[in-house]
Amino acid sequence: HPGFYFDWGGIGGNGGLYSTLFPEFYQYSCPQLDDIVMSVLEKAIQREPRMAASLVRLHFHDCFAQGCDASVLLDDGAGIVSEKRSNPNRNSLRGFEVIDEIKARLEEACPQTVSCADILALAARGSSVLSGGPNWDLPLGRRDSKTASLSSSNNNIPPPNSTLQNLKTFFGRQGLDEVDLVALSGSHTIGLARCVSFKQRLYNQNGNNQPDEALERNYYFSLTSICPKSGGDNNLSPLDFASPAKFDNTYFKLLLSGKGLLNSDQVLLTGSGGKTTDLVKIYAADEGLFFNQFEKSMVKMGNINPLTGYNGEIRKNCRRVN
Ligand code: HEM
Ligand SMILES: [Ca+2]
Repeated sequence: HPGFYFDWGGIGGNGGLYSTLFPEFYQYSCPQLDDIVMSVLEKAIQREPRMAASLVRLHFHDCFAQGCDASVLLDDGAGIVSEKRSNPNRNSLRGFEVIDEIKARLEEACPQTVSCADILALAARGSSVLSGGPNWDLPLGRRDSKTASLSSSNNNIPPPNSTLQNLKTFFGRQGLDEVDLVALSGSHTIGLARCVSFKQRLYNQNGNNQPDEALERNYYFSLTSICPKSGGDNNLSPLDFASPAKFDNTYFKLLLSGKGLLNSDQVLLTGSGGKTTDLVKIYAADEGLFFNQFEKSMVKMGNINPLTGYNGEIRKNCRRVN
């Protein structure tokens, strides 16, 4: 009966017949994996709490460009134009040194075994846990790409001034729906953004030299002092100013009072379409429901187009192909 095979396909915890990722992938080949990842993360996040946010974002920017294949980690080199130069990544994406450190420790303990793509997924999960967020069973077994795609990074990662319709289109292209969109945007419960990422909302939201009317007034004034009309592009502001280092549901509560930092945050509540508005309210009211969906949506995002089997390679150094 074919149903039998479909059931087997679920061994990865998600995803049916063609899902070959599964949580125990390194159980015998690298039993120290979790301990090594967590010990490097603990130090890095203790040193700088923001690093947790940066590592969650790194996994996202990898998965949305050419799939979860560590393409984002490749530096410029023979035949490689690094994704680090793309508009969403340039002067913004960070955490590469922490990934390097995890990889170096793993190469000592279990040489040429653990992929950089899996390290990104593990670092994202560990960063959630160490910031007070949820933990989940993480399917593993991704392999690393031999290529990068600057154009995929430029074209598939949504910009911060996106409308709700744009956001749904970007996520839909990756097989993610509006439930995933709202839950994953909840990552903005931690971390910071540059002034240039939200300046348009403060000074010229609709080409009329006026601020976004969805912005609460006092919040708007405090943002203008961090982010002047001209200059200051690299000044930083928390995405969730109430608890920027704690993974919680405050992000959604702030959206309800007009205190979302990015346009792409606020439109989850205000954009027309209904469903995302309801989800923001639900997650603001119930952190448990948010955490539950976040776990599922992170697994789903982590399953975007992985390389498995004989495809790709296990890089020795995450910054270059072997
Ligand atoms: C829904 C569409 C999204 C848009 C438009 C967006 C946009 C942005 C922007 C513009 C920044 C600030 C970058 C800077 O100014 O340097 C940012 C930061 C961040 N994003 Fe997103 N993002 C989105 C979804 C996501 C998703 C799905 C995740 C993770 C699953 C994520 C995780 C983060 C984190 C953790 C930060 C803070 C990073 C840090 O402090 O280093 N974002 N995002
Ligand atoms: Ca990628």
